[in-house]
Amino acid sequence: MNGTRVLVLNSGSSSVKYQLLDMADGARLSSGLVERIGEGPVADHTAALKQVAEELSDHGLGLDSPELAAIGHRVVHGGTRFTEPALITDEVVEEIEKLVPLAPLHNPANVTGIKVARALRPDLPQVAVFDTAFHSTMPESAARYAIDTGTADRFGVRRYGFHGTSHAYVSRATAKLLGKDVSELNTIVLHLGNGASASAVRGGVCVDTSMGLTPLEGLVMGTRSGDLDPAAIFHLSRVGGMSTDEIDTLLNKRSGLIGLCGDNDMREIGRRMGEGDEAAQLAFDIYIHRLRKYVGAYTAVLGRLDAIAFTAGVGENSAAVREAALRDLPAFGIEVDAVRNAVRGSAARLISAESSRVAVAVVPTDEELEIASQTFDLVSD
Ligand SMILES: Nc1ncnc2c1ncn2[C@@H]1O[C@H](COP(=O)(O)OP(=O)(O)O)[C@@H](O)[C@H]1O
Ligand SMILES: CC(=O)OP(=O)(O)O
Ligand SMILES: [Mg+2]
Repeated sequence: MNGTRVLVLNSGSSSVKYQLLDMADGARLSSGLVERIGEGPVADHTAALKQVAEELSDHGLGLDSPELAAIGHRVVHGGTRFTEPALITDEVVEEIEKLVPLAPLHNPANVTGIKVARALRPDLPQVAVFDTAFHSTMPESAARYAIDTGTADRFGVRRYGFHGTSHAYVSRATAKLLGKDVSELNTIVLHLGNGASASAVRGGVCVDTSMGLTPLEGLVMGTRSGDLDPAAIFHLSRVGGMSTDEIDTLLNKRSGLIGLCGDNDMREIGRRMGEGDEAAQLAFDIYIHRLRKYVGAYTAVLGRLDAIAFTAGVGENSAAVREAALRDLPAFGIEVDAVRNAVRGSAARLISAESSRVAVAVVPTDEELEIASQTFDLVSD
C-alpha cells in the first residue's frame, strides 16, 4: 500500500455523503453531499456515485489517484455476522445483501455504493464499517426480546442497535474532553439526528442501546415513531385495514416529529413553538419525555453515571432540547449550566454546572473520521 488517503462513502436512502481524508495528518481534503437521489437529475445511486467521482476529479482528487489507499463504506446493518470492520469481497457483499430485509431503508443503498465503487476501482481495498458493530457487546439480557426463543433465533429477531460508529467515537471523545481514559467512564450518549438513538456505555463498552432489530425502536425521531405497543400494528391492520407495507411507511416515514406536527426539523419546531403553536409544542414535549425516560433507564442500567454526551444535528445545536431533557434532575446529580448550554460552537464542550456530579457535554460526532480510521487500520495491517 502506498497512499495514505481514504475515501469514505455514506450512502443513505436518498443521499450520498462523502469525505476524502488523509490519514497521515487527519486532514479533510474534500467533502460533499449528493441529495435528492431519484427525484431530479440524479436518477439513482449509480448516478450519484458517478457525480461524487466527478466532483473529486474537479478538485484534482480523482478516484484514480495513486495516493488513495482505500475506500471505507458505512453499512447500517451487519446482523450477527459482522461485529468488526470487514474487507469487502464478493462474499461480504452477498452477506450484506442478505440483511436487506432487516434494514430496507439503508442496506440497499449501502450495497449499491459498494458495487459502484468496486467497479470504479477494482484494484483498491474497500472496507465495510457497520453501524451495528459497537453494540455487539450488549449482554443477552439487553439484546434479547422476551419472545419465544426458537422463533427469535430462526428469524434473527433480536436487538442489534445502530449509529454504533457515532456512539463509539463520541464515548471516546467525551473521555478525552474530561481528561480520563474511556475505561474509567460510564457514559450515556444521546445521538439526536434525523434518526436518533441513546446508548449506555460502561468503560468504553456498549451495554444497552435504544434502537433494536431495526432503526425504528426507541426515541422519537424526525419521521420515525420509536417505541410503540406492537399491538398498535395488529390494530391498524385488523381495524384500520392497512397493509404491512402501509404500516411500515407510516411508522418509518410519517411518524415521529413530522407525524405529530408536520415538521421534522427541530429548528422549524422551535420557531413554531415561539409563536405559540400547540402541535409543535406537543411534538417537542413528546420527544423530550421519551428522551428523559431513556436517560433515567440508562442511569439505572449503568448504576454509576459519570457523563452524558449530546451529539448529531439536534444534540449539537439545540440548547432547548438539551435543557428540557435534563431539567430538574439535581437528585440524579445532573445540573446543566444555562450560560454554558447557550454557547454555540463546533468543538466538544462541557455544559454542566460546577456543582454537577455528572459531567454533561456537547460532543460533535465524526462518523466519517471514525470510518476512515477503522478502514485505514484494517488495510495497513
Ligand atoms: N441549529 C439547529 N437547531 C436545532 N436543530 C438543528 C439545528 N441544526 C440542525 N438541526 C437538526 O439536526 C437534524 C439533522 O441532524 P443530522 O445529524 O445531520 O441528521 P442525519 O445525519 O440523520 O441526516 C435536522 O433535522 C435538524 O432537526
Ligand atoms: C441507522 C439510522 O437511523 O441512520 P440515520 O440516522 O442515518 O438514518
Ligand atoms: Mg447521521
